[in-house]
Amino acid sequence: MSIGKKSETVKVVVRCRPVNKKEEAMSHEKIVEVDVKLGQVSVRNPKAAGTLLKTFTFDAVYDMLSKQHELYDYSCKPLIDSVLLGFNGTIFAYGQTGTGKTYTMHGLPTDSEKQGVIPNSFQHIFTHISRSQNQQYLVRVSYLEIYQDEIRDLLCKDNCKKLELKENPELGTAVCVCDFL
Ligand SMILES: Nc1ncnc2c1ncn2[C@@H]1O[C@H](COP(=O)(O)OP(=O)(O)OP(=O)(O)O)[C@@H](O)[C@H]1O
Repeated sequence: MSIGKKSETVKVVVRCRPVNKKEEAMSHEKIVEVDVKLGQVSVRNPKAAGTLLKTFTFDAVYDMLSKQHELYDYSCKPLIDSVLLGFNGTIFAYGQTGTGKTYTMHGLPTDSEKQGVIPNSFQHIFTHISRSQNQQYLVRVSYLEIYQDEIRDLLCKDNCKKLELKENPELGTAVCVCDFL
């Protein structure tokens, strides 16, 4: 997850999800240890009696018991606060399949304890707007999926727009609406 902040341009945080039932049933072992205070993740080698292989340090780490609101309050809220002051910001989740990106970003939006970064950000932004006076805000949302080199607009019912990713030397990577079906 990369997060712009006043003091630092990029923050990298790591979240380790709990071992799931399928992994337990297959007797997979946990090979990472998370030190929340030091912001470190240590990787052990299960084939060599758990010998420590390497320790990595991040801006913050979240262990298997971490709550959605802890990650939001510490690692995302400052960025949204700066966006509300007019700065640009990006939060993105990166990781192997099944590691918890969707859970962290989306979560279970119908359960306030388990809602993820996206619903928590929306709540934060719209609460701020509803309390502000003499200030106008424009909020725009897009929700795109890139899968196997194809891009789709997830807010467009029945995939009604044909989108393409284009590289432009001046604009960088841009999403183009090519055609209406
Ligand atoms: N922090 C967590 N606490 C409890 N369960 C979690 C946590 N993170 C992930 N899970 C569970 O682990 C499973 C995989 O998570 P998720 O679907 O978020 O992975 P993903 O990285 O988005 O996968 P993919 O790249 O394949 O879409 C889900 O069942 C999810 O509920």
